[in-house]
Amino acid sequence: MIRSIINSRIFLNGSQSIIKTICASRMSTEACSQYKTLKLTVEKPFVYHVQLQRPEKYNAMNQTMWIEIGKCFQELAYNGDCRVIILSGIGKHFTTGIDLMDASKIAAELAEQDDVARRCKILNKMIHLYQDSITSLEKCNKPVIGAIHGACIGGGVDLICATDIRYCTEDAWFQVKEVDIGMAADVGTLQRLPRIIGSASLVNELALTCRKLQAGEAKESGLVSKVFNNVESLLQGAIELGVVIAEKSPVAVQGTKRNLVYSRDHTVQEGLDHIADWNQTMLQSDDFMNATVAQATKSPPPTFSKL
Ligand SMILES: CC/C=C\C=C\CC(=O)SCCNC(=O)CCNC(=O)[C@H](O)C(C)(C)COP(=O)(O)OP(=O)(O)OC[C@H]1O[C@@H](n2cnc3c(N)ncnc32)[C@H](O)[C@@H]1OP(=O)(O)O
Repeated sequence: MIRSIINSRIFLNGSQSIIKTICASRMSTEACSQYKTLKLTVEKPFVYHVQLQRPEKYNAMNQTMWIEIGKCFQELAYNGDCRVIILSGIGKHFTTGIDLMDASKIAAELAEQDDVARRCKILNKMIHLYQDSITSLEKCNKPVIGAIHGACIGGGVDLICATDIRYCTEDAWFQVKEVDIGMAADVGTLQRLPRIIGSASLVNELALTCRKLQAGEAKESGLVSKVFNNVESLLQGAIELGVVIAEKSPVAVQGTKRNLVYSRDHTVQEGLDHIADWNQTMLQSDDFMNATVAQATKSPPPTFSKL
């Protein structure tokens, strides 16, 4: 039994190193940093920081930003140097949501089409592109820590609802703003916010009235788990949290995120079946053995190889 586990590990190690070589050449950090609307930095070993970077427009999300968010989180998902990601905004506000000027360009594109089916096709493509951008945070198995200051409006709420942990400053405010611009939110808030905030009444109130939710109420309702005095202490707190997570087994951390997300959307039994399938593989990883031995012998936590 033990021999067969060791043999299968030798086989797996061989194929893993080939895959790692391919990924390392295709998914380098340099490749990740080529963004116009995002700034990507490494704060501490394994702790990456994605910043929305259109401060002159309060980080309004133009089409380039929607596309780059998707690309960035897809790349980080396969970057073994990255174990945890902080998401924040540069400048006065986290983000004021969709770029309203960009949105009006779509209207011009639609106006060129006489037929409803052709117009629908354009809108369908755009909505799915923007949905996929937000969902890329959730599909990325590395935990994402949202660090929010100032305004977080419309598309910003969609974005932070796809993060795993949310911290904010005491001046932060959140606004599900879509109804005020004449639309029903369509890229995640209506699906994810009710699963974050326990009170359906509060979610409905926020989505239907577009009123601002201030930091204190955001904490009280469970939208954020910690409130900081200012941006500096917010980012310091987010980085400290990132370091704690990054020191743990990436097999365990990524498996935990994956299964939390899966279980949110499935029955308890389906979630249990999923984790059983997952762990029948992952319990054979070196991380499990090394971490268990360290705990049992009260040794310092082991270092884990990249994943
Ligand atoms: C498929 C669809 C997917 C997603 C849909 C999402 C829906 C949404 O996101 S709804 C939310 C849309 N956003 C808004 O309604 C907020 C708009 N902004 C504001 O109301 C204000 O900027 C403010 C946040 C109240 C701040 O006001 P103020 O301090 O007076 O600053 P401004 O002068 O207004 O802004 C400075 C500068 O930034 C530009 N800007 C800010 N937000 C946006 C935006 N969302 N889109 C485009 N541009 C924005 C603003 O125009 C100014 O630029 P200048 O070049 O200096 O004029």
